[in-house]
Amino acid sequence: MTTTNPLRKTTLSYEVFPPKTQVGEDNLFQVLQDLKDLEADSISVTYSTKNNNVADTTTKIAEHVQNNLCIPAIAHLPAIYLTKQDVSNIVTRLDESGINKILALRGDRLPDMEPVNDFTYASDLVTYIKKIAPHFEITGACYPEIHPEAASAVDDIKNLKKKVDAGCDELITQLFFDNDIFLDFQEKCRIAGIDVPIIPGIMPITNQRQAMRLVSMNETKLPRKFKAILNKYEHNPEALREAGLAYAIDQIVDLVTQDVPGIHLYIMNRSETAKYIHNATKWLFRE
Ligand SMILES: NC(=O)C1=CN([C@@H]2O[C@H](COP(=O)(O)OP(=O)(O)OC[C@H]3O[C@@H](n4cnc5c(N)ncnc54)[C@H](O)[C@@H]3O)[C@@H](O)[C@H]2O)C=CC1
Ligand SMILES: Nc1nc(=O)c2c([nH]1)NC[C@@H]1CN(c3ccc(C(=O)N[C@@H](CCC(=O)O)C(=O)O)cc3)CN21
Repeated sequence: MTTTNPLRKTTLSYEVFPPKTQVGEDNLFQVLQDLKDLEADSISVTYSTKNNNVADTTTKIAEHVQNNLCIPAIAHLPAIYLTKQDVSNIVTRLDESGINKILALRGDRLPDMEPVNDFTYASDLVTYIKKIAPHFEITGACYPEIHPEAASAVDDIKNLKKKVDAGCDELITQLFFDNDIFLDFQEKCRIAGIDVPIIPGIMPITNQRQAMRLVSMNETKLPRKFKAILNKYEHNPEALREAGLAYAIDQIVDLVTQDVPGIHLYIMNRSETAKYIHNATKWLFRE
């Protein structure tokens, strides 16, 4: 079984996504093997709202992480297109596989698909999971730059408080490139009475196209230093990767010195990214 290292004071988790091709899947299994040596406290596996075959994707990968690698797995569960029965089936399967950690999400809307409406907000899903499987540990997502659909920052934080009160044990943030925005958000959450750990999600930018898709979808603010890297190394992938990793490492050093409870790394299925960051920051995670 898994054990916690008493010398560690800050948790480190990695996020991977189920690939669309067999080649991608073979690669992911190799990536997971590489992650085994990188002191992961957990590995989370995403679930795309476009995908309706969760058993063969998220669940299969999470089971491998939990039972073959013996690293606690977190299964993402966006419920916008799921019925209560779907959620109940997924939770039962996870439970049978020894997985009891879920990232409970509403998830992204698809332009051409009507929501099912069994779960309107992630808070409805949190309430439901707590009811059917109270022993599950539930993580919620949060958005330091305000959710694009929220009417205001105040509304968004009030909604986040409802989600936490429904039963979140911790929160993971959306990616951001300006630590001051995170620290300010964390303080506002504390003032609002949200007192669960808030784990910053950091995405090292090593590939411009992929990064820009997420940045535009989420309306992420790009600081001057970050924009300069993207502009200067637009046509130089090796330099972009080095500078992108340096930027992420700088964010992590700053956050850990501000005593964040953990770091969640969006590694986009690249073990070189995880190895590079782990090697550059591993002592920061120890007492
Ligand atoms: N780490 C990851 O893998 C993922 C992160 N995310 C991000 O996490 C963020 C938050 O997460 P979700 O779980 O998707 O949505 P959510 O249900 O927490 O929030 C969605 C919108 O509904 C509002 N809302 C939430 N609860 C409400 C309530 N009870 N009453 C009225 N309004 C309410 C929120 O203010 C927000 O505008 C999203 O911005 C998303 O981009 C989403 C998917 C995956
Ligand atoms: N709005 C939002 N939705 C998310 O699902 C999400 C966030 N934000 N922010 C943080 C992470 C990043 N996530 C990701 C990012 C990329 C892929 C992915 O599958 N990328 C593939 C296919 C992209 C596609 O065509 O849809 C890739 O090759 O980039 C999955 C999850 C999940 N998370």
